[in-house]
Amino acid sequence: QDSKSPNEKLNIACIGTANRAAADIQGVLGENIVALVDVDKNYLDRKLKEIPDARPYADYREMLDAEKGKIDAVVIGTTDHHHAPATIRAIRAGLHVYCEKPLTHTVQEARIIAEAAKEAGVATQLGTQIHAGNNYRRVVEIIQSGAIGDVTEAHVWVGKGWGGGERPEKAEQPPAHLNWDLWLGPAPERPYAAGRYHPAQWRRWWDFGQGTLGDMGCHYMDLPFWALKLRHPTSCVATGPEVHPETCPLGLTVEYQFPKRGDLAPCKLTWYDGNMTPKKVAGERVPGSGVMFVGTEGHMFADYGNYRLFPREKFADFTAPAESIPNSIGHHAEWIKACKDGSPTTCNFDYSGALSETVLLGNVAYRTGEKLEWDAANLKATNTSAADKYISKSYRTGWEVS
Ligand SMILES: NC(=O)C1=CN([C@@H]2O[C@H](COP(=O)(O)OP(=O)(O)OC[C@H]3O[C@@H](n4cnc5c(N)ncnc54)[C@H](OP(=O)(O)O)[C@@H]3O)[C@@H](O)[C@H]2O)C=CC1
Ligand SMILES: O=C1CO[C@H](CO)[C@@H](O)[C@@H]1O
Repeated sequence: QDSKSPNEKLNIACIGTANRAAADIQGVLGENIVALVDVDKNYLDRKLKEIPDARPYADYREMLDAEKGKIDAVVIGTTDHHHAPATIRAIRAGLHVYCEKPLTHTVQEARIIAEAAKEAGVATQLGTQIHAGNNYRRVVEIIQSGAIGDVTEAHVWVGKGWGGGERPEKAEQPPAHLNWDLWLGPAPERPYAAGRYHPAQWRRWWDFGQGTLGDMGCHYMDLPFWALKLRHPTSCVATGPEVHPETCPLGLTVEYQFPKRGDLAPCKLTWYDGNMTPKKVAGERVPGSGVMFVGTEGHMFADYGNYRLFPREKFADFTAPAESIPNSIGHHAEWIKACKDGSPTTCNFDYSGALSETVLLGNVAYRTGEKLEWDAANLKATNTSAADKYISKSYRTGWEVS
């Protein structure tokens, strides 16, 4: 990629135009939006009214062929099962990529994407925009200052429940404005059913989403990943209801063990969601979602916008360390700048690839039903081959990721 001067606008194609994808388009609207892609013609037409000069497409594969040499970057705000097929094709075309979380739908895809991005040297950013806020910065500074001593446990919980349900018995005709075959993309064929997949509900289905862990894990586990410099766990075990072959659990807990990292103590990270979300963590009553760091000298609660140190009496006169992590210029803005001048982004696919792998590994452990002794270098559970079929997946012809 040629670097651009800060005043020269990027030519961007946006894949997905509604809901979160619309927010992502808003985030890059200062650049030239030259192409828009959506499988739903109503959504596409609505966005074209706002950006009439953009060239419309239903299929991002066609768009990437047709726009070769005319675009610098893509923004991907589709459902999770399309993240990797769209991202890998964009990276291999030499394009910069902003992609919604989780980076991919499988553990193996996250590794492929991170390696391809590194090789191509393109600017990347995962859609974990909370990372750009100030609170996570302050929490990272406090944890890394040693205020609560050596952190040996982190608890992360999210009270949503993206799971449950059975496949609808009735096959319905998709509405004329929705290209159902393209919506399915890499996933196995299945009949359309109104309100069951599109929009939003796809999160409940293994074929398209990864339940609450896949949906929210990257936002919340981002904080311990950053503060504790986590990367790959050495083991992972999950507890939940009996595994359903098609839909995700309504509640889950996952225990990850992370090894020593330089001077940092080994750390256990526990995830809880849905009906397994705790009311109390480390002895403190907690809100519906958040993070608790447990250290040798105290513990610390945090969420997107707040933090609190415990025991309260001990930290009553606590003074936070001097701010050392610069404020972000904005999550999308970081990426735009990186596309133009090669500066770093905070959630590039090296960092967020490892984060996404870890998040998705929790569901691999749950579906496998065994504790996984994890060899991250080789993407393999060393103690069982039962995990293999959940680490990667097969694709409908024409949508492969490799
Ligand atoms: N960072 C954040 O805070 C948030 C992130 N997200 C993430 O954003 C992504 C989208 O979620 P959400 O907006 O709820 O999903 P929706 O299903 O509501 O919308 C996804 C958008 O992408 C379109 N789309 C789907 N498949 C394709 C395709 N193959 N090609 C082009 N366009 C496509 C959709 O059209 P159609 O409706 O026809 O499928 C729609 O415009 C997810 O990865 C989710 O995890 C979501 C919410 C907030
Ligand atoms: O932050 C978010 C808000 O909620 C959505 C639905 O659970 C998530 O997908 C999203 O990442």
